[in-house]
This record gives sequence, C-alpha cells and structure tokens, in this order.
Amino acid sequence: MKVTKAEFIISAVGPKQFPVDALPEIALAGRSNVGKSSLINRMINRKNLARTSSTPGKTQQLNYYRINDDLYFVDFPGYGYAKVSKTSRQAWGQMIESYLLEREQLKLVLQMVDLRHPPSKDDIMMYDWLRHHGLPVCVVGTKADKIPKTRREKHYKVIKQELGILPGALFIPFSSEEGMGKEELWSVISSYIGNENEGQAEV
Ligand SMILES: Nc1nc2c(ncn2[C@@H]2O[C@H](COP(=O)(O)OP(=O)(O)OP(=O)(O)O)[C@@H](O)[C@H]2O)c(=O)[nH]1
Repeated sequence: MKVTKAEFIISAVGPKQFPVDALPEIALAGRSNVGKSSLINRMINRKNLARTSSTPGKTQQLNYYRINDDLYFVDFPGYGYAKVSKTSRQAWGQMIESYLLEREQLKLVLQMVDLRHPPSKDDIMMYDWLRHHGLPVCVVGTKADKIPKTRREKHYKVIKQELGILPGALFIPFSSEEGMGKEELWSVISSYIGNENEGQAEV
C-alpha cells in the first residue's frame, strides 16, 4: 500500500468518540512497550506520528490514526503493565472487550509479541480469547533486529508453540528498526480490508 496521508485523529476514551465514517479498522494489541507505536510509524514511513516512548504503559486510550482514506490503525493501551492499578486494569479490560466484540468496522487484530521472550501469560490469554471469539488475528513478532539472524527461527518456534499458532495461521516477524515484515504486513492488511470493500460493492 502506498501511504500518501497519515494523521492522528483522536485518543478515544469510549465509543462516543470513535470515528463515524465507517472505514475499516486494524487494531494493535500487545504488552506495554512491545513496539506498537513504532510499528505504526514504520508502516507509514513517519518517524513519530505515533508516539513512542521507553516508558511502558503510556498509551491509555484507543488512539486512532487514519491512513490515506483507506483505514484506521487503532492503537490499544498496552496490557500487563504492573504499575497500573487494578481499577484501571479492569477499565482497560471492559473498554477493549466491548470494542473487540461490538465494533463492526474492526477487520483484523494485530497481536504483537516481543520476539526476544516467550509469550507472557497475558499474551497467551489474549490470543486464546481472540480465537475463542472468532476474531481475525495476525500475530506480529516485534524487535526481530534485536535477535541475531541465526537464532531467529528458534525464537519463532517458541512463540508459535507457546501461543498455539496453528500451521498456516498468520504470524509475521517484524522490525520497526529495519523494516522487516512491513510489505508482508501491508499485504495481509490489504487482503482483510479489500474483502470488505468487495462486499460493500455488492450491496
Ligand atoms: N530495536 C528495536 N527497537 C524497537 C522496535 N520496536 C520498538 N522498539 C523500541 O521499544 C520501545 C517501545 O516501543 P513503542 O513503540 O513505544 O512501544 P508501545 O507498544 O507503543 O508502548 P506503549 O505505548 O507503552 O504501549 C522504544 O524504545 C522503541 O524504540 C524494533 O523493531 N526494534
């Protein structure tokens, strides 16, 4: 996909603030600090449209980014950040759960996991939950550049085994630093939003 326009739209705290123009939405879920903002910036060739930080847990709302007039990236608050209070963890859960289950525009969830480490309990729960509810999900393994090339396959295997990614299910190793995985991810995203456009054309 050729990105000609990318803009931050809103940090939404609830459904009333979600955009109403019905463009397809691609959600990004993952632990705090996994690299969601960096992935958005790499996908759209911008240094810092999405805010990146080395302080985990900074993104607390659903951040909407409109790409061309084709789709939104919806950046979720990172989960599993120990310093966040129980109350705000519950609020996180409710907001995300209702978005994931009710948002018609949602076409694909990018579940992001750090390739350097085995998936956390939260990663495993999230992936199970998404599949249980039949949501389309693509696992994106981040920070590939931080693993020596000769060891990468081993790391992919651990992630696939522990998350229970079935053969043929979507898994893309990615590096925001070097651009690895970008084209493959755009092609997956295009196929999910493309199907929708065809469906609409028939109506
Ligand atoms: N080397 C390398 N560093 C990365 C990569 N992706 C992210 N980082 C670094 O990891 C840190 C966290 O990245 P962010 O993109 O801010 O992570 P986030 O998931 O948006 O974080 P929250 O806003 O806390 O949810 C930053 O210091 C990034 O520079 C990558 O592919 N390679």
